[in-house]
Amino acid sequence: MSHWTDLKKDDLEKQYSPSRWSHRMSADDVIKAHVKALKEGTERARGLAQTLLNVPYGEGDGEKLDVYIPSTNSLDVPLVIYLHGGYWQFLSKEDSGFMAVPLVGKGVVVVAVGYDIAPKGNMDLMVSQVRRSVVSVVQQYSHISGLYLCGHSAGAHLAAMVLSTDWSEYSITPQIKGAFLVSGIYDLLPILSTYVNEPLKMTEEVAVRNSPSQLVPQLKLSSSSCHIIVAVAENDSPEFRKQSEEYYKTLEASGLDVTLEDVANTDHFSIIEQLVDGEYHLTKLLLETMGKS
Ligand SMILES: N[C@@H](CC(=O)c1ccccc1NC=O)C(=O)O
Repeated sequence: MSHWTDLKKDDLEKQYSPSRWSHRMSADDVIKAHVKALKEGTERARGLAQTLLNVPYGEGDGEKLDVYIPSTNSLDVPLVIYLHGGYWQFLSKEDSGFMAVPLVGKGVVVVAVGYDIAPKGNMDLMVSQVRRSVVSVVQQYSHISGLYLCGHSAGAHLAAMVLSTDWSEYSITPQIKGAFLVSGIYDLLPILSTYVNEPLKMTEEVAVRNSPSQLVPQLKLSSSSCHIIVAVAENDSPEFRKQSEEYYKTLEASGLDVTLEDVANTDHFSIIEQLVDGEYHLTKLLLETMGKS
């Protein structure tokens, strides 16, 4: 496959249009079904778990998170923070509690983080918000047995930025035990000239300083003991698959504890939607990683 700089604008935009690569449905239908599945899953989770909704983690209106709490007497309670996807311009924490359905029953706390998507928010703000949300969760829940991160698509990018944080400017240094990066984007330069950047309005400088692929030395300093799972869908576009493969290889080459999971029979959307199901491969892997299988 040619390098992204050799692709014509139309081809590059197709590579970065996940809905056009699903084998299940048309582009419009797969997005509609995605939003519906996430909303329904989140409704189910809110019925099953005890919840704390709209907990502030900062001063801003958008700086709120939802907590899904298991009923358990165990002292071994891991917590997973979920960062939603949607190209930094769609979705919200209201669509992001679905993975609590199988996890709260196993004694795991799930936190769905809200952040200011574009055009209200810009890339620097979103990265700052998710970093501060993690600090706030650690401060609130100091008794948990382990902190884990999971992000999908743009949320996997934000999760990788959390792992790459220089925490010296923050009040504490979170110890993240594991991170699930699902169908993410780790190099923002290819999307600069595409429709994805229209609401984001990133300059090249902004894209470079917010690209996890450029921050691996910092990740190695901050997250050397984190087990990182880079997961990608079998039917993600070749460019998306390459983003995951290259980020995985760079992490591996710097000696990090990283696994590449190529998830069979999934596309960009089903790879995360299925986390509502306790029998799904990635759900089981998450539970195993957290010692809760
Ligand atoms: N234009 C994008 C849209 C997209 O990625 C998306 C749209 C709505 C909700 C979520 C989305 N993406 C990933 O979660 C696409 O082709 O799929």
